Amino acid sequence: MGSYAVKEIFLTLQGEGIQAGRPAVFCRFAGCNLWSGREQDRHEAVCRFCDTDFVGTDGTKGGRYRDAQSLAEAIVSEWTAGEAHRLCVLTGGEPLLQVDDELVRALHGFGFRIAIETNGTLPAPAGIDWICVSPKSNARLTITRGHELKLVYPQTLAPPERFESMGFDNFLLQPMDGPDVVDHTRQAVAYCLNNPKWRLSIQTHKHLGIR
Ligand SMILES: C[S@@+](CC[C@H](N)C(=O)[O-])C[C@H]1O[C@@H](n2cnc3c(N)ncnc32)[C@H](O)[C@@H]1O
Ligand SMILES: Nc1nc2[nH]cc(C(=O)O)c2c(=O)[nH]1
Ligand code: SF4
Ligand SMILES: [Mg+2]
Repeated sequence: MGSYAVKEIFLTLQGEGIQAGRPAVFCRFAGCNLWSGREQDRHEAVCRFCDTDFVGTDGTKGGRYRDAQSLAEAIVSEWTAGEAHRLCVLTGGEPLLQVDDELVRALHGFGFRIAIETNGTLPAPAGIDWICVSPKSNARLTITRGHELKLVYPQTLAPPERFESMGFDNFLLQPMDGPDVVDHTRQAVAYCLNNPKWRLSIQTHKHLGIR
């Protein structure tokens, strides 16, 4: 394929979901199909609560990577430990605008397990080892099975009941961050207590003060 537009690449602990606490190299792709990333467009976007700057290629180790091999080399160079337990998390923005078979092959070639954080509206290439889908408002899901469904809560147009018959191994509610995060957390806790199919996902990195 052509090139990859990457906002930033960094090593941290996975902060969210069932794999929270695992070290991983995050690769944040630039651009999203549900919001332009410009504040003046937020109120009319499909996804209006995004907590992330995914515009441009100006972050740590950001840039235009010319091919899958050069991007995979940049990702492996952030991993400071040995060859065991290598994990990368492909996120964004919306990573499935750019992730393809060549990148999956190149990352597996360096021994990485590949996890992805996606809004689930676009098809995924084969071979991704851990798929986390996080539905947004009334956007139609293309990916309806995977390893975890992590729903930001509450969303008026995306109630948990709509997803619980889908083929995911784990179902999580993640309180929507923003000015009302304390109230959203209370609501998510109450929902899980009454609906034990769902577990709470806290954005632990924000409390730890790490990326
Ligand atoms: C920035 S998104 C990028 C990946 C992909 N576009 C997606 O939406 O899943 C990474 C994760 O952060 C979550 N997220 C974004 N904004 C949030 C917020 N304000 N509160 C809680 N989680 C949020 C998303 O739902 C997703 O699970
Ligand atoms: N530590 C940490 N964990 C994360 N899990 C998902 C993230 C994301 O923005 O996709 C994220 C992130 O930005 N930082
Ligand atoms: S879909 Fe993901 S990256 Fe896009 S605006 Fe929503 S949370 Fe942000
Ligand atoms: Mg994040």
